[in-house]
Amino acid sequence: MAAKQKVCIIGSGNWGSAIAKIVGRNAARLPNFEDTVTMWVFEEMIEGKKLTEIINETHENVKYLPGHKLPENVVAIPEVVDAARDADILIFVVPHQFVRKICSSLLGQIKPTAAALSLIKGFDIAEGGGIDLISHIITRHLKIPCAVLMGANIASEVAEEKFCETTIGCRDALLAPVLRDLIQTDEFRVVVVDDEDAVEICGALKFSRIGWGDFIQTDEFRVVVVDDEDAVEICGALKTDEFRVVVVDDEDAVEICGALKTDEFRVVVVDDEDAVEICGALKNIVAVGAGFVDGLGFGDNTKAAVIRLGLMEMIKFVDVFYPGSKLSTFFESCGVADLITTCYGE
Ligand SMILES: NC(=O)c1ccc[n+]([C@@H]2O[C@H](COP(=O)([O-])OP(=O)(O)OC[C@H]3O[C@@H](n4cnc5c(N)ncnc54)[C@H](O)[C@@H]3O)[C@@H](O)[C@H]2O)c1
Ligand SMILES: O=P(O)(O)OC[C@H](O)CO
Repeated sequence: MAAKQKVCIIGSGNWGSAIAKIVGRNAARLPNFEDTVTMWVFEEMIEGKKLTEIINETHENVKYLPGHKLPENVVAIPEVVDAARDADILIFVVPHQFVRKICSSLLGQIKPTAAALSLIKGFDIAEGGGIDLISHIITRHLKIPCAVLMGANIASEVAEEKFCETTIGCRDALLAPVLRDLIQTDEFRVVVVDDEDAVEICGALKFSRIGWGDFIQTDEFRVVVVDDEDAVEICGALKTDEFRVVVVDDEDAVEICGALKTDEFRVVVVDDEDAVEICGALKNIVAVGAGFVDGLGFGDNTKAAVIRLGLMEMIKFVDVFYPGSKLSTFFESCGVADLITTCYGE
């Protein structure tokens, strides 16, 4: 029998604690994982007591996820090397600014065969300029592969076991089901979608490989027409100074998300790691724009336009800087759903 896999969660904030609930339960339930899940906790004093001690005694992260019990097999550890040393799967879930320092501490101290899964949203600044994906930083520093998990996943709602979906980006076909199983419970369901099972939902989009050459811009309003021949005529009729017309053709309908029905949580695994991760970072920029729209009292139509344009720019960004991604990835939870959640969430 293959050795059981040990899991370590690096981070214990709001999202780290919510995911610890799930991962702890799964590790205890599934035969291919070690029962004990270590969780690195950045030590803090809470009313004179160490947070690690509080978590290990009460099984509650009273600071970052109060009101939720963590499974008893989740063990809080204050030293990151102690938590991660024997782990086969390292789940990174800290604010992005701490990743490099954590990786420096872990260098040479972890199993060379370990694999990482990053739940961290955001970019870092690359040495020499430009941006660095967090998963790339982890891979480069620790010399291990790093998959990503992103989605419309507000931690408190996941902890409350309300239905939601998430997307795992993983290129390794052997690792993908292991990660999926680790995340799946009765409440937090995993669905792996391949192309055959994909369901047409937004089949009206095709950007000749995300090309934007067909923009015909006017002033404040946009019409998207998605049927070739009629499109020209319809555009001609609708286009005014207040309207913006975008023509896209519809030959290759885009495959969008899986239609596999489950309970409260859905995980879709795709092999588009970079695009998944970039969505998690860029949606926050669009959300700032959506917030401006709210603050300026411009109304829901304008906000919807900002969100749509923002999504298009996210797609364009990935196409330019990380070419080869699939358009369908943007219609997974990591893309459009997280964008909506972040732009409309309170
Ligand atoms: N909260 C959510 O709903 C949510 C959902 C999806 C993804 N995320 C992403 O997960 C990541 C973690 O977010 P979060 O909401 O769990 O964070 P959080 O704000 O709840 O917690 C911050 C964490 O940082 C730790 N910390 C503080 N100082 C530190 C230091 N010097 N070094 C290392 N750690 C330190 C704290 O102990 C705490 O565990 C982020 O990238 C976030 O974008 C969050
Ligand atoms: O605010 P962020 O970037 O941590 O993301 C929060 C989640 O995306 C909500 O879905």
